[in-house]
This record gives sequence, C-alpha cells and structure tokens, in this order.
Amino acid sequence: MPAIEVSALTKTFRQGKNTVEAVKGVDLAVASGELVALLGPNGAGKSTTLRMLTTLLRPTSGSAHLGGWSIADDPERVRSVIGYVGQGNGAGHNQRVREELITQGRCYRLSKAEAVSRADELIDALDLQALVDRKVGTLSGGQRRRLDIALGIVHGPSIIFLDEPTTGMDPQSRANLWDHIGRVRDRTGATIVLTTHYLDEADAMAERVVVIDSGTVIADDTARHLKDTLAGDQIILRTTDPEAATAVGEIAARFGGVTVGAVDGDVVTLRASGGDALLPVVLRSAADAGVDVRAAELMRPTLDDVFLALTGRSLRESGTATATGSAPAA
Ligand SMILES: Nc1ncnc2c1ncn2[C@@H]1O[C@H](COP(=O)(O)OP(=O)(O)OP(=O)(O)O)[C@@H](O)[C@H]1O
Repeated sequence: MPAIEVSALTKTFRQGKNTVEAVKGVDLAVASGELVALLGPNGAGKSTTLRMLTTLLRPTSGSAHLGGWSIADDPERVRSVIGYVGQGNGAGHNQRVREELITQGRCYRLSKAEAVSRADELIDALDLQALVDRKVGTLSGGQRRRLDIALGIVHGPSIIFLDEPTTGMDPQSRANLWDHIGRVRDRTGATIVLTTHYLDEADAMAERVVVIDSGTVIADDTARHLKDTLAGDQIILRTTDPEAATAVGEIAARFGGVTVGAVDGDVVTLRASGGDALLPVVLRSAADAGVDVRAAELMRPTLDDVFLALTGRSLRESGTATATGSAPAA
C-alpha cells in the first residue's frame, strides 16, 4: 500500500463572483520511504495540495489516503501519522531549544519520559546539541529551520511534509539542511514530501520530482528520466565557417532522435538524448566527410529545460525557481 494515495483531488476557491481552480485533479502515489519534491511556478497549486493532504483545507472533490487513512473520513488519524513543517514557525522566542522540544512532545500527549527521550533523539539527528540551552529567538535562520523540522516531527510521524524548507537559505546552509533531512529519513524510514523553488536541489536530492502547473501534475518521474526523455542533451559544435556548421548539422541529422538547431555563424547546436554517446560518432562522421570541428561542448539538461519542453515557459522566468544559490544568507 502506498504511504500516500491521491486521486482526482480538486480545490476551487470562491471569492465573491470569482472562482479560482487552484487544484484541478491531482493524482499521486508515493511509496513508503520515498523522498518526493513538488516543483512548480508561483500559484501552481503546490501549497493548496499540501494543505489538503495535511487536513488543513477541505478538498472540493477527489480523495486522498495517508497511511491508509482518508483525509475526508479520518482527519484525526491522518494527523496522527503525519508531520507538517510550514514556512512560518510556531516556536516561542523565549523558550530554550530543548525545553521547546519537550513541550511540543507533551502537546502530542507523549509522557514526560517519552518527550525527553524523543527530544534528545532529535537534538542528535538534527545537530542541535550545541544549541540546547539557547533561547529560540537567538538562533540563526538555518538553526531555526532545523529546530522547526525537529518540532514538526517530534511525535514520530511516518509521513513528513516540508513546505519550502530551504527557501531563503544560503547554499551551504541548504546543503547542510539536506544532509539532516536525509539523516532523519535514514533513521526513521519516513516518507518525505517537500516543495522547493530550487531546481538544482530537486534535481540532486529528490528521488522523484512531481511537476505541478496550473493545478495539475504535468510530469512525475525521476529527475534523470525526465531530463533524458523530455529535454535531452545539448551539443554545441564550433566549426570553421557557416558552411561547415551547416554540413555538420546535416551529418548529425542523419542520426535518429537528433534535433538540429539554427546555425549561428560557425556554430551549430544539436539536441538529443544520450549526447555523450552521440558526440564521438558525429565527430568521426564529420572528420570522415572532411569537415573540421574545432570545439565541442556537451551540456546536460536541467529541470528548467524539462519545464520549458512541457509548457513552453521557463520556471526561472516566473520568478519562482532558482537554479543556484543566490538567496540571502540564513
Ligand atoms: N484562500 C484562497 N482563496 C482564493 N484563492 C486562493 C486561496 N489560496 C490559494 N489561492 C489561489 O490558488 C492558486 C494556487 O495557490 P497555491 O498557494 O497553492 O500555489 P503554490 O504553487 O503553492 O504557489 P507558491 O509557489 O507561490 O507558494 C493561486 O492562484 C492562489 O492565488
């Protein structure tokens, strides 16, 4: 049984005379222990989907089961098996880190002894040892995010939702937080679903990427498979002059699955999956035909190329996604 099973989930908001179809029929199955990233531009419906799955918002139609429990029929049970870490944080500023974790455990009805042992376990998993006696209000952004995650999973949920856990952090803090998320997953075997604006992060860290656009899932696969099948590699070949570039393009076009772009001066650009295998073959064929290729560059596609191939738009242009860490320091 999948940890999360979502079928034809929709949410329509009504505001006066206007209706917004925020989620238009999302289907999703996440296996137990999987780490899945939801990716999509602003307003795609990611947060609304997450809020429905975490029982914070009632769906307009469709169904979802988490750990076998229905969000419509058994919201209490659903809440007992999930942890949700939103973008804001709920911890009191004057509490100390360890105290705050123990208090949170008690809120989840853990006994005092259980709450203490769980707090210490999470302090270890999320590297909070040096901070246990610090007041929450004095933590840095990155430290605070680690505490938020600890607070959100203090009751030992088997399914964890993280809404943009790394937004606004510098690249080093993001990498560090990912290490911790991985460590939590390895230790607990929890299923993790998160949203992120960082394309490179979803690419490198998530086992599966679910791309959401205009309220529907438009792609759902490993980042590698999405890139190979939907975007392909880019090969840039520099020759001696426009005639040579055109000739290389014609040679490359004889191979199956190659798209030849417009010649630009002495440069021609090809797109194909398996570019690393194709490149030497094209170079050999060009040499056999007496055409001189002076430089060759192979570029692997990014998830933004995937989004572009699917929608004709760039995720980056939407102002949502970031390929590299240019965010302010945490
Ligand atoms: N309470 C609400 N009332 C009316 N419209 C809403 C409400 N909540 C969300 N929406 C609309 O639903 C759509 C989806 O919003 P949602 O927050 O789910 O997108 P998102 O993918 O999470 O975007 P972001 O990356 O910006 O957080 C948007 O058009 C948004 O304006």
